[in-house]
Amino acid sequence: MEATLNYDAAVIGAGPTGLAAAEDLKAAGKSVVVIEKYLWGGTCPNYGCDPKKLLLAGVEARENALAFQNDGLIADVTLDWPKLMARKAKFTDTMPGRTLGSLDTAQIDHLYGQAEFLDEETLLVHEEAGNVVVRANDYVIAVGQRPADLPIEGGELTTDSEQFLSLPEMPKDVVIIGGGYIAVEFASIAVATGANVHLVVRGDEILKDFESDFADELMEQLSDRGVHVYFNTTVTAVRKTDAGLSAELSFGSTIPAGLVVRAVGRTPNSDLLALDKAGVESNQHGIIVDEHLRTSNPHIYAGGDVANTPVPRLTTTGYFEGRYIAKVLNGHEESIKYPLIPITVFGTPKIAEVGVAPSAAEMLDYEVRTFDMTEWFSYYRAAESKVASKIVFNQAGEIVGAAMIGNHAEELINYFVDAIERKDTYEAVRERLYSYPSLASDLEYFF
Ligand SMILES: Cc1cc2nc3c(=O)[nH]c(=O)nc-3n(C[C@H](O)[C@H](O)[C@H](O)COP(=O)(O)OP(=O)(O)OC[C@H]3O[C@@H](n4cnc5c(N)ncnc54)[C@H](O)[C@@H]3O)c2cc1C
Ligand SMILES: NC(=O)c1ccc[n+]([C@@H]2O[C@H](COP(=O)([O-])OP(=O)(O)OC[C@H]3O[C@@H](n4cnc5c(N)ncnc54)[C@H](O)[C@@H]3O)[C@@H](O)[C@H]2O)c1
Repeated sequence: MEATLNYDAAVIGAGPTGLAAAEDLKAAGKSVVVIEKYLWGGTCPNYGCDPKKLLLAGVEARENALAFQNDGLIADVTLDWPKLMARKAKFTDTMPGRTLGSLDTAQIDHLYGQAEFLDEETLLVHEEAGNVVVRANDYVIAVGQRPADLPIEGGELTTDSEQFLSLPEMPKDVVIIGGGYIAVEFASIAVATGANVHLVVRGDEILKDFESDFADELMEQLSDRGVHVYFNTTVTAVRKTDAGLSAELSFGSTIPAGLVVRAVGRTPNSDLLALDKAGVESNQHGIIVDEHLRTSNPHIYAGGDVANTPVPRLTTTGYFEGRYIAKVLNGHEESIKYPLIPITVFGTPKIAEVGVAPSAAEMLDYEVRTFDMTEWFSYYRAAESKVASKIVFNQAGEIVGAAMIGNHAEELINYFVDAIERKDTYEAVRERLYSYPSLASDLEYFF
């Protein structure tokens, strides 16, 4: 019989959500154990946001150089994928160790192995050295999601997002299936390396949660960079060929490819926890939680990507939910109230949005001001080809929403997060001094 370890709280999953919960619970004086079965740090820093943006850094350096090719910069701007990958690995390879080090510094216990519930109060952890039984007063489930499978012939031959972010070589021909965040971001990266990229989109648009004008602009720019886009098309089969792979398209054509990437959404990891034994309900969207992120078992909470909440599944929201669960376990009684959630697609260029969407403004009787910022000093200086925004104002003249496209959209959007939170007006913005010239010093031009 295995020994039983007892804790105030056990956190399953060491991604942004689980780590945030564990740190705050420990800081509040609770005994805490974190259980992880794969890479300490979870998706975002190991095979998600951070490696993606590291690879994008090389792509951006190339784009910047290309933009100045007719304006005084003479350079060879070819990307060396293996070197770019090595630079990425230098950061990501140390991530699990650094995360574990932080847990040790915080004196948070940790177990390495897959966890599953034995009953409503007990967890079994399959550690390499043998099974461990954990009994905690409360549990936090933060096990995230994994890439969804593609149920087609040869679906198992496709590459998922984690594999793409560690590819040793970029093949000459790349097929990417999907029209969401990952498909667009990976198409932006792959085409910049010189690959022939085919983006196969099931519907008639990409990025359907984003402002359609800006999604169209991004699509056009990707096409200009050489991405072949197929709308209203599916890949019906992937097959092995002498030269690599081939992807059959629903309209009958076949594309030869060194790589077929599937970016067709993500599946919650809730199915691997024996949740039924703990009385925790879930569905295909994840674990069902109430407004306190409590599951159908009052001592078990769920947050981050695996929780079926009405917000985008991002590192920021996971982190916020992890911290919120820790507060609830420390006696906080209010329902979760999310702050503004900025969303960004890290393509070439980027699209970012926050607050009331311009497309929703008319219904609310709000005003939308549209700005073509391409010739503004900040963007002319950087030789950007297209920068634009739509800013939403309420009847009091306060900014309540913003959407933008451009190479620096992920930074500019944060000024709008602040402006909306502070209910900024033109007068208020002019009372502050920003370093000049900079993106922040442009703020007053939006009123
Ligand atoms: C390619 C890609 C790019 C992304 N880019 C961005 C971005 O730019 N910005 C952004 O905000 N978000 C981005 N995301 C989303 C972001 O990575 C996730 O929202 C975030 O990691 C969710 O955190 P989490 O802690 O809920 O889950 P995860 O980070 O997935 O962590 C869950 C952990 O639980 C572990 N686990 C699972 N099952 C068990 C078990 N039974 N026992 C023990 N451990 C278990 C897993 O191994 C994992 O380490 C991206 C995602 C992907 C895939
Ligand atoms: N920049 C960011 O913040 C960022 C980046 C990457 C991922 N993420 C997170 O990861 C999640 C997953 O990203 P994603 O791009 O895989 O998902 P997504 O939900 O953004 O897009 C999935 C796409 O695949 C299509 N699709 C679904 N099933 C299909 C099928 N069988 N055949 C063809 N197409 C199909 C959908 O129509 C959609 O276009 C995002 O929703 C987001 O939460 C965030």
